[in-house]
Amino acid sequence: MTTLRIAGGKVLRPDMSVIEADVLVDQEAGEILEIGPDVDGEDEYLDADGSLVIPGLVNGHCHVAMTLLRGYADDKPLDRWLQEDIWPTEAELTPDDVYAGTKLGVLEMIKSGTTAFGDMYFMVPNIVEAVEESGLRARVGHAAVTVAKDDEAAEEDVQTSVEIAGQYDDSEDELVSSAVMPHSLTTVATEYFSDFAEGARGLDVPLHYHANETTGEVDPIVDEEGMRPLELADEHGLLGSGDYLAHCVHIDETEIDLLADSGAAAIHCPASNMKLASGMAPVQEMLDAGVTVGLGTDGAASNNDLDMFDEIRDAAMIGKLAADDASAVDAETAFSLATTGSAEALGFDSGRIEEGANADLAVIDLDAPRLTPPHDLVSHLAYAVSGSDVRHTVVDGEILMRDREVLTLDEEAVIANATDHAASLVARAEADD
Ligand SMILES: CSC[C@H]1O[C@@H](n2cnc3c(O)ncnc32)[C@H](O)[C@@H]1O
Ligand SMILES: [Zn+2]
Repeated sequence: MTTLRIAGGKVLRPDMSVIEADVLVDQEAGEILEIGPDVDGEDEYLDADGSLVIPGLVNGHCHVAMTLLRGYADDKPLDRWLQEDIWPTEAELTPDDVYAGTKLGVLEMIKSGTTAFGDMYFMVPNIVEAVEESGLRARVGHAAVTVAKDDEAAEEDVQTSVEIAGQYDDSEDELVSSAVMPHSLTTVATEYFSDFAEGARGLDVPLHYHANETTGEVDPIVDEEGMRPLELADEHGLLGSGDYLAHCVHIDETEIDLLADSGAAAIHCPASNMKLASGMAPVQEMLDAGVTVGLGTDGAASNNDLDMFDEIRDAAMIGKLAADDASAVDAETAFSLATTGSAEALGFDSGRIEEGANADLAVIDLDAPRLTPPHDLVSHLAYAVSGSDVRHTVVDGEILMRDREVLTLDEEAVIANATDHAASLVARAEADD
């Protein structure tokens, strides 16, 4: 057994208490072995003096390769943003673009303390190649869209989503797992719902889709089907334990109960919901009803970064506004959304510093003016820490970043390559205009 010792700092425990302790990791098992003062054993060492060891953050919903479209189209609502700017440009994406954009995204995540993420996109093999090089943990999938396609193309897209899920199916040792991913309840025709449900249940993998993001998406379902979108999803077998739904902004009490009863999780994406003016998700209500709620950035084109510390703060702020209650989505709750919440939603044994859990950790440098004085470190994690305060990042016991140097990726080369790919992608899209 080889071990990693993270020593000399403070450690955030699952009950949100902060203790002075070392963390010992079994690198072969990729698990936390021991937490305590002066633990024994050390093949590798990380200094945590003046720092706080926290569970790595889990980005529950992302389109990682969309980093190439960061800042390309802002200040529009979802529908116009997708139809006028994003989808025409995505039509020009090549596998190499997706690889370059994913590399940029995983670099940004490692640098801001994210250790695992859930991704939904296309050209999944190119995404997986970049993720595996980075050392991050991820659940990935191919999002199928069937509307505005002929039957053959629609069926092929549905099949691809199921096949990709089978190809990257869960395996004990793998950092990459998968899910079956209909894009949303409006961009996939109802006649295909059972194919997704049967595909996912047959493979024993989750379903992941966008749900109830805008009123423009909810109202047509209510008008045409005479029921709420999550009732429709439930009726077609798309709501089960282990499934996770992005957004859940416009959901009513019946739908909240459906989530709680089925065990399906919601992934809250506050920055994207604010930027696209989609609305405010009832996060505190969902939590009070017993729904598992995780946190995600959505793509970098609607956020516009992948820093989960921003997301935690946004979740706390908008959670209070949505509930009209300053005590709603408090600091501990907001931080839990990004750790235990997202980890549970994605089916990862991560998000907490506990013996036996995945050794997915981030170490925060507390020596910054914005983190002074240290009255309450959980308050700082929710309201004051920024991704740039992350000093070390560890996934599965492997050090991905030491003292802000990313060890698995060549930072300069990744940025240069993504810049080139973004420029030629946009040039191609604009030439077609
Ligand atoms: C077909 S791959 C995934 C697809 O989703 C698009 N997308 C990005 N952000 C959102 C969002 O907030 N709601 C719905 N769809 C979104 C992305 O551009 C890809 O085309
Ligand atoms: Zn999304």
